[in-house]
Amino acid sequence: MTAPDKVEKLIEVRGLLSQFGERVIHQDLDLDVERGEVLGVVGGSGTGKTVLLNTIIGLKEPEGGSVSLFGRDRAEMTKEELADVEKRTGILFQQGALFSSLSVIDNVASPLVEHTQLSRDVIRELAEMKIAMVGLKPESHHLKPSELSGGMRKRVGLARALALDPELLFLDEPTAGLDPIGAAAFDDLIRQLSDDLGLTVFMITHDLDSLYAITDKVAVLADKHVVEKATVQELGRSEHPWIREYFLGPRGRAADKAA
Ligand SMILES: Nc1ncnc2c1ncn2[C@@H]1O[C@H](COP(=O)(O)OP(=O)(O)OP(=O)(O)O)[C@@H](O)[C@H]1O
Repeated sequence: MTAPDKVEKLIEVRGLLSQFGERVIHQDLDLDVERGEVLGVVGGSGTGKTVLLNTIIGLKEPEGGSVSLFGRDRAEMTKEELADVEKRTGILFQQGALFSSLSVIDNVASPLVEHTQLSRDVIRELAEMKIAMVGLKPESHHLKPSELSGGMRKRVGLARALALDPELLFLDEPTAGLDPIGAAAFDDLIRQLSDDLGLTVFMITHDLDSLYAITDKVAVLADKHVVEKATVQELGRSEHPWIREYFLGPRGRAADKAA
């Protein structure tokens, strides 16, 4: 009998302490995300989901504990290693964070211009491929963000996040602001991309339908740390009061039924 392959952890957070002044947001927070996993991150408003994302991607320094990415402790990485992590990571911020003065294609091309030495023609071709991958037509290439619908803007943000073929994708409330049909289509797209490309996904969401539709596991933030990480079905049997209210309340039951 062969031993099972060792699970590769792309994200390892240990004993995280996050503070703003005296205010403690995270204390003793541990979280592992395995390669290929689609993880949903939920928690009440202000529990520190975005602060956790920002700490993992290096926008915020932790006050204590450690964050490892691709098996290396962020605090001990060299400049080159940090640049390597940046290249292997895609991020879709809540508002899409597109450059308003750039066209769709130039927005998607921007990480390739910044991080590679490829020729303009190759960059253009790669950007066109990513735009097609997220389901946008070539007619969109020359539009400016202000000329796009909310759903299209999210897709352009996703195409840009995928520009460098990342292994790890961070999504901050990707379906917020989309109508239910647009949100369901975006969920399908994320699940399909993660299946096809073997992406590991860290997704903050308030959207119960997304949790049921696309996540492998869900991490719940409460009481300043991750109180449980499990499948949505397992969380439905949790004793934790916030989790019970969230998953077993009317909206949770409706999402469960629809899944
Ligand atoms: N730069 C900052 N300075 C001071 N406090 C901050 C800062 N950023 C976040 N906070 C505080 O940290 C707490 C957690 O914020 P965060 O945005 O991570 O919550 P969240 O769980 O993502 O909430 P929501 O679901 O409402 O988006 C909040 O109380 C917020 O006010």
